[in-house]
Amino acid sequence: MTAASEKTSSASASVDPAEIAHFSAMAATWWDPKGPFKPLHNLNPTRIAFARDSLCRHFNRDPKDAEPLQGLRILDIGCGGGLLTEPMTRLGATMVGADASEKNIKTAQAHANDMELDIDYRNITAEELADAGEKFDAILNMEVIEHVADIPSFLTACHGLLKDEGCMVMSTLNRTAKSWIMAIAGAEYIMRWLPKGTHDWQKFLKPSELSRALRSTGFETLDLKGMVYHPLSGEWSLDDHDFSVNYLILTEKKQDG
Ligand SMILES: C[S@@+](CC[C@H](N)C(=O)[O-])C[C@H]1O[C@@H](n2cnc3c(N)ncnc32)[C@H](O)[C@@H]1O
Ligand SMILES: [Mg+2]
Repeated sequence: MTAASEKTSSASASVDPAEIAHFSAMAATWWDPKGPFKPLHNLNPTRIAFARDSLCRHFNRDPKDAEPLQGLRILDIGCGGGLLTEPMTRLGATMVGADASEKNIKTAQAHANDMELDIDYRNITAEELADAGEKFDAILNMEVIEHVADIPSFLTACHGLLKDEGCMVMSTLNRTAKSWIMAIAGAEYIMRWLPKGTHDWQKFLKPSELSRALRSTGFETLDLKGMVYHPLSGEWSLDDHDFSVNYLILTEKKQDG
């Protein structure tokens, strides 16, 4: 089946059909740790730790509990194959995974079935979910914003999807000379971790630009951390000062939006 013949949720301003086709074409490979999503698999322990600890702090939970996110309804927007939706489910959260690509959702659903995890996966965009009146305690918005067509529309939908004082965890790529070398030249051309054209450097946002866009949508940034790659170990770690390539933001919905 070609990407064009696939049912894609593309009626929303945030959807860039070329981006969705790109991810749909790779949909079978989400769970291959050595495939095109290897960088996301490698990043997973670090970004899961940030999401878990941020959510536990925000909702006054003990991160050492086996299922500290019990009772929280969380949206994983742009969930892809569910690489984060599954671990958040294991931490006790009631997860909804939403993606504009139907193929991604099929892969995510099949994998969750194999893992015997109960996850509500939907082929839907942020705007469509917001229009349906859905509400969540928190949103995971990981590695998506650099792939959306209309950032204000996307963030406004996320704001509407949160309960008052709900929070959103985001990760994305900075727009620096180093991020061009690492994410475009390094990851796509030299290491060939990702297919060429996966990222458009010009669409990357600096943390200050993302914070400004969030503030003007009714969010307040609570935390900012870098994720730093260690080539010798192949591992990543959180960093308080180095945001030059990958970074994470914790942001809270202000009541008056
Ligand atoms: C790089 S992947 C990230 C997947 C997942 N969040 C992760 O980090 O493992 C970006 C995903 O966002 C989805 N996407 C892009 N624009 C979207 C939109 N407007 N609404 C919903 N999903 C979208 C794509 O289909 C793709 O699966
Ligand atoms: Mg990306």
